Formats: sequence, structure tokens, C-alpha cells
Amino acid sequence: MTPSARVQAAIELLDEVIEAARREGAPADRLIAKYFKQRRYAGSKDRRAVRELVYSAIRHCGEVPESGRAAMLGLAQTDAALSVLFDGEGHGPKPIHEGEPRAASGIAPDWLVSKLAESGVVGDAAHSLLGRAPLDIRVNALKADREGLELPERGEPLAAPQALRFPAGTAVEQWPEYREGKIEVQDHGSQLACLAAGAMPGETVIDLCAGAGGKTLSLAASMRNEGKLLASDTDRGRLSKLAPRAERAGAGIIETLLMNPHAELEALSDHRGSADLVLVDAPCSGTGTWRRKPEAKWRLTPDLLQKYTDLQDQLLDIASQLTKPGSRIAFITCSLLDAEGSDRIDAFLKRNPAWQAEQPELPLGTPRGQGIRLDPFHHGTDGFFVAILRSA
Ligand SMILES: C[S@@+](CC[C@H](N)C(=O)[O-])C[C@H]1O[C@@H](n2cnc3c(N)ncnc32)[C@H](O)[C@@H]1O
Repeated sequence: MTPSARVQAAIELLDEVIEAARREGAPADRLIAKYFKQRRYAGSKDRRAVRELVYSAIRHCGEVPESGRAAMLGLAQTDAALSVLFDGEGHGPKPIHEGEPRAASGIAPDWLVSKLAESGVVGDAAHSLLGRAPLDIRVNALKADREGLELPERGEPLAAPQALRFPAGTAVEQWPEYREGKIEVQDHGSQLACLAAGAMPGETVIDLCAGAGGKTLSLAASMRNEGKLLASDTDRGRLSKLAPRAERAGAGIIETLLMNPHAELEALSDHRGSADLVLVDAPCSGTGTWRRKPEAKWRLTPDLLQKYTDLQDQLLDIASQLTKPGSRIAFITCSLLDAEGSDRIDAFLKRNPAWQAEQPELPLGTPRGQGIRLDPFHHGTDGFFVAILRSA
């Protein structure tokens, strides 16, 4: 593909990304994969270049752009080399006309920028939400140890005990140690959130929103495979990915439970009052993971945010029914909005005066309300809010 044809391909893909954001369609990485599946003539360099253009344009535009071309023209305003590729040659984009709409630059839609600012995320901290994430792994303590494990490349040791950092794009999934279950891909912030939960060998732990088990596997390692670890979720597709991962990781204590939405407590009836720890890694806006999915900023609406916060309250209430007296809930969201962090804890404590928040003990993090926050700017992690609640 010529450089101009790559720009045109990025414009077409951005049209799809914008449409998907408006209609709750597929995420950008899936749209890009599908686009190139249908265009086998594009080589790996073309794919990389087009992908880079698409993500740069998404990162650049604040509001949802009116079209892919407007998004790319917005980006071209900051990059003269890009604007000359609008040459109308071959498969390239048509030349630029004066007065054509160009998407304005910004971090996110205005309403969301205000919400972030109200939550103390401004300036460089807000900009860094759209930076590029490195690749972090967790050495699986059930099979190896960070100090003794030889890997094909040297990683940077991080604050979490088994965390190593590599440059973005490092093909760790091709390494034998990955296939052997000695390492897992897991953001450092996610590892720290699990550390704050403090799962211990022999405990009964419920990972209420386990998804594909990123945190469940980390909990199993902290528990040294001793005790009970129940991984529940309402999404069959996600939960079904957990069993093979657990097998690879040698995490034999994990049981899975698929629940129907709105009937979670019925599904969990045998587990009421049984848990030493319930991890609530709640569904959220994902503002802390925009480095990986920058188009998420275009998908969120005030209504959707309200739905997330309502669900977070419900899940905390469910968790409170599953714990033994004196035990704890770890509440985690990958969001930097107070509405999905400290406000939820304040609301829970108001509804449940017998519970108390404990400040999580972590080597990194900034106190926020009755919890702790991790973010890309200050801690080099994805954005997370973590709080620990203990019952009387
Ligand atoms: C942030 S993700 C969890 C990620 C996962 N813990 C990990 O570390 O990979 C939130 C999960 O909550 C699940 N979920 C949504 N509604 C739920 C509900 N009512 N009860 C339990 N889980 C729910 C979603 O399917 C999703 O997998």
C-alpha cells in the first residue's frame, strides 16, 4: 500500500469505529482485525501503519468526530507530513478543501473531561490516560519465581512482587514460559489491586466478577493453591476462557459459576456468609484503560455511567451477603471517576453502617476518599480505584 492508501484505509476504519461507538458495536481492535482479514494484500507493515494512524486519530479527537475523514483531518492539522498525503492519487484520500470539517483535539468529550476534573484528574494526569501502555507480566508464583526465572528478554522489575515490565508489543505469548503457565500478562495496577485484596492460603475467596480470570489467577497464586476460590460472572463467553487459563497456570483451586443477571444471589445461595474475601472487580466505564482502548471515551454516555454505578452498588450489596462476620470486600474499578470509586464506597458505608473502610496497604498509590487510586501519570499503571471494606 502507498502511504496515501494507508491514510485512506485508516479513514475507512475510523468511520467504522465511530459508527460502532454510537451503536455499541465492536471495539476498534476487532474492527481493524476484520478489515485486514478481508484485505489480504496488506502486508504487516501496512497493517501496523494503518493501525497506528487509527489509534493516533482516536487519541487526538476529544468529541466523537462526525466522520473518519474529519478525524484524520484533525490529526493532519498537527502533522504536515500527514496532510500532504491527502493527494487524491490512486487509492489515497481526496485533496483537502478549505472549510472541510476537522475534528477538534481534546482528551475526551467535554462532559467526561469535566467529570474527570471533578475527580481530580486534570492536566498531565488527564493527558496520560491516552498514552501508550507498556506490557506487564506477572510471574506465576505457583510455577516460578521472578528472581529465578530466565526469560528470553530482560524485564524491568516493578513494585508488585512478581511483576516485570517489557516494551509494548513484546511477543511474550510466543515464549515457552507463557505456554508453560509460568507467566501471565497482567497490568501492574491490576497486580497491585490483587495485592491489596490480600488473599491468603486456606481462605474462602469469591471473585464475583471474574470475567476471563485475570485477577482470579493472581488470587490463586497468592493463596498458594490452598483454600477455596470461586470465580463467578454473568458472561458465559468470558468465564469459559478461565478454565484453560487456570489449567495452564496450575491453579487447581478455582471453581467457576455462571450466573444469570439479576439472579446472582440465587446462584450463590450455597455461598452466603461463607467468604473471607469477596473481590468485586466491577463493570465500569474503563476510563483507566483508555491507553489500551482509547475509543472507549466515545462510547460512554451519562446514562451508561449511571447504569454502571447502579450495578456497582448492587454488586457491593451482593458481596456483603457472601462474607463471614469480620471478613472483607475488595472493591476495584478500572476507572478514575469518583462516581465509580470513592462515591460508591461512601454510599455503601451509608447503607451498611456496620462496615468500615480500611486504607489498602500498597507500595504505590494515592489515597482518594476511603480508597486508593493508581494512574498512568503518577504510577505508570492503568487507572484503578481500590478500596477494602471490613464487616463488624
Ligand atoms: C472489569 S470486568 C472483570 C475483569 C476480570 N476480573 C479480570 O481481572 O480479568 C467486569 C466483569 O463483570 C461481569 N459482570 C457484569 N455484570 C455482572 C453481574 N451482575 N454479576 C457478576 N458479574 C458481572 C462482566 O461480565 C465482566 O466480566
